[in-house]
Amino acid sequence: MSEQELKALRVRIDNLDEKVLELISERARCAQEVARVKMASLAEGEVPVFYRPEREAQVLKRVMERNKGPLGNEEMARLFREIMSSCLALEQPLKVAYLGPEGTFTQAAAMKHFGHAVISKPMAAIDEVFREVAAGAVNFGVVPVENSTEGAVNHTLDSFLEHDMVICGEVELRIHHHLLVGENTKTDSISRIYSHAQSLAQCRKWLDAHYPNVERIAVSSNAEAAKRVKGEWNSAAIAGDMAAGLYGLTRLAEKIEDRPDNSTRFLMIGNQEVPPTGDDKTSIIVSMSNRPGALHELLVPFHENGIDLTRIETRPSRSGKWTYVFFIDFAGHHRDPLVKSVLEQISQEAVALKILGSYPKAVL
Ligand SMILES: C=C(O[C@@H]1C=C(C(=O)O)C=C[C@H]1O)C(=O)O
Repeated sequence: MSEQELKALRVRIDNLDEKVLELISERARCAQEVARVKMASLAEGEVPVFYRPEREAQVLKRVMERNKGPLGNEEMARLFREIMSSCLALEQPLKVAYLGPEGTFTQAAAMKHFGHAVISKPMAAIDEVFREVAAGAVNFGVVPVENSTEGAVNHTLDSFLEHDMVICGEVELRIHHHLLVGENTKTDSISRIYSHAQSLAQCRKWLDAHYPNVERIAVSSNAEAAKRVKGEWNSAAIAGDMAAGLYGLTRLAEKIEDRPDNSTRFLMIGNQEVPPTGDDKTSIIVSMSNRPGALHELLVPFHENGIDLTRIETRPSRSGKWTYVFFIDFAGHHRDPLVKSVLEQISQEAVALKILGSYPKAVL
């Protein structure tokens, strides 16, 4: 390519950037207008709701449907995710608590869902995220709920039994783990590997094959593991890209998770009910009396009404020995007539039924 061609293309890009800039600014001014309209139409004592997850899901879907490339749908939606995040911040910057410290996958999930224009607050434990939301100190919380290799995150499920929370969104994140070392690590003398118990489990086979005799030490998070390694010469950490970057560690081995499709699903928790989008999911907790056929009775209405169950998890109920609660996720919104009638049928058989929330299926 000649210098001249290159120059001409750069002039074209500069001109396009000017147009993109003007259009983004116009969009941002529109969002400011939306905020004005929302404020003006408030009833007395009513608090304005600026963040509308159902609307955001629709915007992203529309972008993906209309995208003609060459950028991929996910890439394009990611750009729009950030534009919306900044526009919303003009209306009201969201405060989001997540399972910290900084550099965790939960933080990455929070950014993927809300974009980067939020005020984010790392919390030391899952239960603290719930408490922070319950106390009204933040608008939303982000917690991990299940991993495709290791299954349920029990701390999260149990926290739902203790707090009244509304689930308002979900996000899935591909989880890649690396073996990380610091500047001073003697890589041939590694005698301990730190990570979160879930991550150690997700890399069990790789560790058995490559570091069979090295002590594996479970710590409170991957980011905490990375932080410890920074100051030690004989240890390594298993953590992701964010933690590696944050603590200045280098990758001794990359993508060491046993399953290449290793993914974690995260939930956004808050106090805001989300209206239907037409492509939603609902999460409920049900407790049944301890009698033969109880689980069958619980599942039949879903089957008979053709409702797609996406997940069922059992946990001890905490209100009696050997009694259980079921966490169930299924396709649909609790305001859909079909879902409504299924929930009515279940509540006739159940000891207790609690709707945790209906929310748009993850778009990104
Ligand atoms: C602009 C609005 O407010 C917020 C910002 C959005 C956007 O930038 O597209 C979408 C939904 C809301 O979270 C709106 O409600 O339409």
